[in-house]
Amino acid sequence: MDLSLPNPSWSKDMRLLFDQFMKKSEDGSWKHLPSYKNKFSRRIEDIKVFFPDAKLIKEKISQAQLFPRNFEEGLGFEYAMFHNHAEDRTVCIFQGGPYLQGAPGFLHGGAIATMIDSTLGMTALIAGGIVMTANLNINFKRPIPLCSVVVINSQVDKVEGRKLFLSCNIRSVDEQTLYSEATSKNLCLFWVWFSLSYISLGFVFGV
Ligand SMILES: CCCCCCCCCCCCCC(=O)SCCNC(=O)CCNC(=O)[C@H](O)C(C)(C)COP(=O)(O)OP(=O)(O)OC[C@H]1O[C@@H](n2cnc3c(N)ncnc32)[C@H](O)[C@@H]1OP(=O)(O)O
Repeated sequence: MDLSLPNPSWSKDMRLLFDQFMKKSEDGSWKHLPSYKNKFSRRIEDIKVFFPDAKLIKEKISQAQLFPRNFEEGLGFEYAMFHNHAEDRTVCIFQGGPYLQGAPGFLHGGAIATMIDSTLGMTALIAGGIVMTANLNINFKRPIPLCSVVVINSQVDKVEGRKLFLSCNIRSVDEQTLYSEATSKNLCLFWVWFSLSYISLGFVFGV
């Protein structure tokens, strides 16, 4: 089941943003990225080829879930991602639920980092195939109020061989408040670029 579609826990802002991006997607310039609890395309499963330690997962495969997708509706990470191929950027609309609290009334820094890593990772994945985050630097500028809606804007800044350099920022819905900024270096695990297949993969791939 695609968990990146509106559900009763979404606030008005979340629904409005979703509808705005779905409208933008009508001409094909933007694409909604579906998101599943534990469904990965075959190519993503290939990642185990690079990391034999993954055998542990084999035994636990039935329990394996995408981390941000294993909270009950509305209590954890409510989010939807949209990708703009021409601009090589991904936007994530995100509403962090009450189980993500750090300081009282605000999102935990690790929850913010999770959504930054997921959005940058997805951007890198679509641009360069199966990737792993090698380095992630985050500046937390302002605390994000719990249960508020924010917009994560991420893009590929530079590609050097297997290395993808990305950046993103997190802003309020009215874009007036800059909450966080981040940069990351992601390593493509395949030597040969499959960007075309990964563009399609990115669209069929759950985040
Ligand atoms: C991905 C699919 C996920 C599916 C879910 C989708 C959901 C959405 C997406 C969610 C996505 C979530 C994504 C996640 O959460 S991924 C989970 C978090 N990340 C990891 O666990 C990665 C662990 N690290 C590794 O596996 C290896 O170190 C990797 C694979 C990253 C590189 O090891 P590899 O043996 O391949 O490469 P190399 O060591 O020869 O280095 C090659 C070059 O890179 C440079 N370099 C290396 N490290 C760093 C560094 N730290 N800072 C700066 N530079 C670094 C290095 O200097 C060299 O440069 P040069 O000397 O060539 O110039």
